[in-house]
Parts: sequence; structure tokens; C-alpha cells
Amino acid sequence: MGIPVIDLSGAGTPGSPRTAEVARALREACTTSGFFYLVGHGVPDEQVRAQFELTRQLFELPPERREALSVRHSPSMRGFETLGEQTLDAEARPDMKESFYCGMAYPDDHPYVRAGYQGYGHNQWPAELPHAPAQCEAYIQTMLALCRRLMQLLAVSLGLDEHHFDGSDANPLVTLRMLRYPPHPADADERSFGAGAHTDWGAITVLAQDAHGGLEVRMPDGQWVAATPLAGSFVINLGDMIPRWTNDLYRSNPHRVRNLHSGGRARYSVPFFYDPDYLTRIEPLPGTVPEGEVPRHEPCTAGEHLRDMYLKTYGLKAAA
Ligand SMILES: O=C(O)CCC(=O)C(=O)O
Ligand SMILES: [Fe+2]
Repeated sequence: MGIPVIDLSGAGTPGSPRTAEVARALREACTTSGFFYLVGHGVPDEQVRAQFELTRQLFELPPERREALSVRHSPSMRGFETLGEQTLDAEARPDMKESFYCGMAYPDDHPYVRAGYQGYGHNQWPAELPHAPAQCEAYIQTMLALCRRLMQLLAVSLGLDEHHFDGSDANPLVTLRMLRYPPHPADADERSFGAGAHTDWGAITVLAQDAHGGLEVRMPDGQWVAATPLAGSFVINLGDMIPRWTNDLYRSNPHRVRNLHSGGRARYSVPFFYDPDYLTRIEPLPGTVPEGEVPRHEPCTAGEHLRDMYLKTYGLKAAA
């Protein structure tokens, strides 16, 4: 079994003619691989290309500048992280990737920032790249609109009203990450990864990957399958919040990265992580707990769920 391709054309807005057909394809993907390629999404190639160009520029900044803008100096986890700073798979070596995190900017007097909710706050931008803030903000808005549409299609795929999730992201908890993977070292062992095996934690991830490949997905039968780059597509996957929301009907499958196919060059990727409002309740959706059974997960808020995951892979201390 491979990673399916879903074509969003003709289903891009509520009530559009292919809505039911795309929802059926989504249900199939979400109950099996939890991953699919999305084509016909309407995001201009040029906008994605510009994000990769910016990613390259970010990692060309001198190490001392990246250190000055480290996530360690940001209460909202925005900025640079260096090689080895995250370990996604606790059994593996630290990840061989560097990244830059940014997100929607929330002002310091926003109630969620004042409450210290993880992930809400301002960004850290390098002054050397003055176009970065507006460009990333535009990309985030494009991705947010796409994810809102995907949530509508997910609702239809679950037999719910198309607008069931509308309004669940009054203060979206979204993260744009730009990643650089150095070439896989010749002396790497079986515990060396660009990104160790992990599931994503949030609701939906929209990944733009470059043409080199290197992402691998574990299918329900345990096989690792390459997410071979498909020009013009995004790789979409569900994070752990969706199984929690669907009583494990929909899957968040493990994936990992090894930069093995780039001919000794760096690999770049740009994932966007979509989560609803920090305070959105994540509990089984109507119709997902079979008659006579008890829910498989404790209810929580989206924010509580994410905070637990960050603590796990960064060894951060719990926020007071
Ligand atoms: O770089 C990739 O292809 C995947 C990155 C990833 O899985 C993540 O950041 O969660
Ligand atoms: Fe991931």
C-alpha cells in the first residue's frame, strides 16, 4: 500500500461539487496511512518556491546570529534551533536537522500570551532578511485557509456538518517551521536520522518538501514507505490530536527523515502545523465511540495536549 493522492480541485470551498467525493477519499486515507499527497490545492508554486528560498537564506546566516535568535531565548518557541537540539525518537540519536520556527504573531497583551499559553507570542526575525515577516505571515494565512478547508472536509468525512469545526480555531495555534537537513553522514548508523521516527502532535501538518526525498512513513502493516516527492503537491498528515478527537478512528502514523538521496546536498522542507484554539476541547466527536464502548482517551484541551508533547521531546520544564 502506498500514500494516496487526493485532488482538491472542485472541492475547494464549502458545498462545492466534489466535496462528498473528496471526503470519501479523505476518510480512506485517514483510516489507513494517515498521510496523503494533496494536489489541486490552488496554492501558487511561486509562493512555495519563495518559502524554500527564504529557508536557504535563514540557514546562511552566521551561527552567532542564529544563536542570538535561538528558540531558547523565546518564551513562545520561535526562532532557530541547531543540529541535535531535538530528539524526536528517544531511542535514536539526536536529530540531524536545524530549524527555524515562526507562527502567527500574538501581541503581548493578548489574554493567551498573558496567561503564558505555550505557542502564543511574538516571533524573532533576523534584521538581515527584512522581507521574512510579511512573507511568512502571508504563507501562514494561505496554509490556515487550506487547513480550515481540510477540517471542513474532515467533518464531512466523519458524517458531521461541513461547518462542524468552524470557529474551533478562534486563536489558531499554528506553527511554520523551516528545516535544513545536512547530508546523511557516511558513518551514520541505524540510530542516525535527520528526524527520528515520530508522530506529529497537532491536528494537521501540511508539508512542502524539496525534490530530494528522504521522508519515510510507517504504514499500518509496519512497512516504511518513501514519501517520494510529487511535484506541485503537499504531503498532508494527521497529528495525534485527530486520533484523540476521533477515538482512534483516524490515524497519526509515524514518519522519519533520512537525507540519503540528495547526492550529498542539504535537504530542505517547510512543514506547517495547524492546531485549533488552545482551549478547544479534544474529546470524541459524535459517532466515533461505538455503542456500548467507553472513549479510549481522556478529554483535554488542544493546548494541554501540545504542551505535553513539547515537554517530551525537548526535555523542557513544565510551564508554571
Ligand atoms: O522534513 C520532513 O519531511 C518532515 C518533517 C517532520 O516530520 C516534522 O517536522 O514533524
Ligand atoms: Fe513530523
